Amino acid sequence: MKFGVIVFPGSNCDRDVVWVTQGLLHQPTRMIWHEDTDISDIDVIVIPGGFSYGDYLRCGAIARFSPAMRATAEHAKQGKLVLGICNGFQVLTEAGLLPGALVRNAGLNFICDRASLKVERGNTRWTAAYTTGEIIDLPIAHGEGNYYADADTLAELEEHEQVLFRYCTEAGKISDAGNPNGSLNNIAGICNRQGNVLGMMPHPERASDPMLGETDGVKLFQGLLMATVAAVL
Ligand SMILES: NC(=O)CC[C@H](N)C(=O)O
Repeated sequence: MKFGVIVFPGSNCDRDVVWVTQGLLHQPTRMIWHEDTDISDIDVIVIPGGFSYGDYLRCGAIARFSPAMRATAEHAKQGKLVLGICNGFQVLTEAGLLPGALVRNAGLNFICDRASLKVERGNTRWTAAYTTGEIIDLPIAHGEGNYYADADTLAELEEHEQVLFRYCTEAGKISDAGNPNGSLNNIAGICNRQGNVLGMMPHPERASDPMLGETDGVKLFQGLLMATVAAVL
C-alpha cells in the first residue's frame, strides 16, 4: 500500500507520518509538495498536522486552494483513501471533503496534552485493528480543534455512524469532563458518508513508535493494511 504525505509550507508532522508508514510499517511512502498534482501512484493520501501557510485567515483556509488539494479531491472522488490529521482535518473541512468546521477551542487556549478517545466503530477501513468501544490514548496539539456542525449535519453524521472517534474520560465516559476543546458530541474524528475520507484532530502518528511510549496510534495505520488484505482475499 503506497502512502503519499502532502507537505505545505508550515506542515510539521509530515516526517512523523513518513516514519510510521515507511520506517515502522515498511510501506512505500513519498512526500508530495503542495504544488504537485500527479498523485496517481498513491493509495492513501495523508494530509499531516502543522500550521499550513501559518494558519493565516483560519487553519487550513489557504491550504485548501493548493494544487495538491485539487488532486486530492479527485483522488477521494475515485473512492481512494484520504486521511487528514489535525491541521489535515481542518484542511479537509475547509475543502468540503468532510462536513462541519473546526473552530477555536472552547477555552481559547492552544492545548498540548493527551486525550482519551472512544473508538465508536471497529468495523471500518480506518479502525479495522481496533475493537468497537475500545478506549485509546492519543496526543492532541491544537488551537482550533473544536468540532462544529449545524444540527442537521450533526444528526446526519450520527445517523450514518460517521463519528469514528469521540473524546471521553479515562474511564470511557462521553461527557464534558472528557471533552478537551468543546467539540459538539465530543467529536474527535469523522469520516465522509462513503467512508474513504477520515479526519481526526488527535495525532495517531505521534503514538506509534514504542520508543515514544504510547502505541495506540499505530493500529490506525495497521488497520489499513489489514483491510487491504481482506479486500484482496
Ligand atoms: N498540530 C496541528 O496540526 C495544529 C493544527 C492547527 N495549527 C491548530 O493550531 O489548530
